[in-house]
Amino acid sequence: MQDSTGASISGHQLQIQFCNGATVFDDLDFEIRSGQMVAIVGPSGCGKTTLLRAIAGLQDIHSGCLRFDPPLAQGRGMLGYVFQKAALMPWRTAWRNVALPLELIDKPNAPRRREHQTLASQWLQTVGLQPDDYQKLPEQLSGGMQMRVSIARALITDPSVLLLDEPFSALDDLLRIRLGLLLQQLWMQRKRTVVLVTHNIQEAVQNSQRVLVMNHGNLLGEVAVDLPYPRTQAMVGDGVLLPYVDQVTHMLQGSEDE
Ligand SMILES: Nc1ncnc2c1ncn2[C@@H]1O[C@H](COP(=O)(O)OP(=O)(O)OP(=O)(O)O)[C@@H](O)[C@H]1O
Repeated sequence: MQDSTGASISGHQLQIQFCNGATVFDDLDFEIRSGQMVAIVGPSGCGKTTLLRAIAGLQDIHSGCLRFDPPLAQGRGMLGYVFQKAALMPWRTAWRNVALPLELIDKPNAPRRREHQTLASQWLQTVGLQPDDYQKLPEQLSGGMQMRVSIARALITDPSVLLLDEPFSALDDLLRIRLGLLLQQLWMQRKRTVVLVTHNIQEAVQNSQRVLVMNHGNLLGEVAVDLPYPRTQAMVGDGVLLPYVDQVTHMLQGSEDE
């Protein structure tokens, strides 16, 4: 494991326009510091995914600037992206799905392939799959297991920035909390920069140090969540998250009332 923490990410006067002329962001500024765990919340259509895609380089920026510090080396898997759907290759086993980013970076000869496979097994173990599951195809895995594989695939290159777009939205509440805890553990061990997009305010508060609140392409403000990690299931039951959830909710309600 590398000693460094994640890269910081900053956006200055970002404007994003689609081909049809629609503008999502006009003059957006934000800053995510190195090694932070940050959530972005907001109602459907406010621009969360577009911002995440822009950070990942999947969405063109019309004007303004987006910076990583230190800059991310191209083509080395420095940025991991977890999609809303697990998006696994259906013909590849769990194991080979996880190894895929390494194969793309580093066309494997036989010894390298063995290294990739070892690393993929280690990651599958880290995210909680049993060895019997490694050789299964995605269709033979539950939704939660598929998402675990997807997280392992995003982390196998040891990215300095991990972006997650509503990764748990298709899962039941219990699994959502469990996978949130897994994400927290991984973050505590590695201290990479993590950006979690969600429309679930409790999930945002439970997992992040800062919740950035968006509506209509604007950042309304942020709520700092100064609770210790790990944020366990018991904490959710104790209601300690509630004051933070209320702050975010009020911020969003205020923007709708204006
Ligand atoms: N390729 C595109 N062309 C035109 N408009 C787009 C395109 N992609 C997204 N939009 C519009 O940009 C706005 C923001 O979309 P985005 O998907 O970022 O929102 P979101 O907050 O992630 O929503 P959700 O929570 O439903 O996923 C929406 O109004 C959407 O219709």
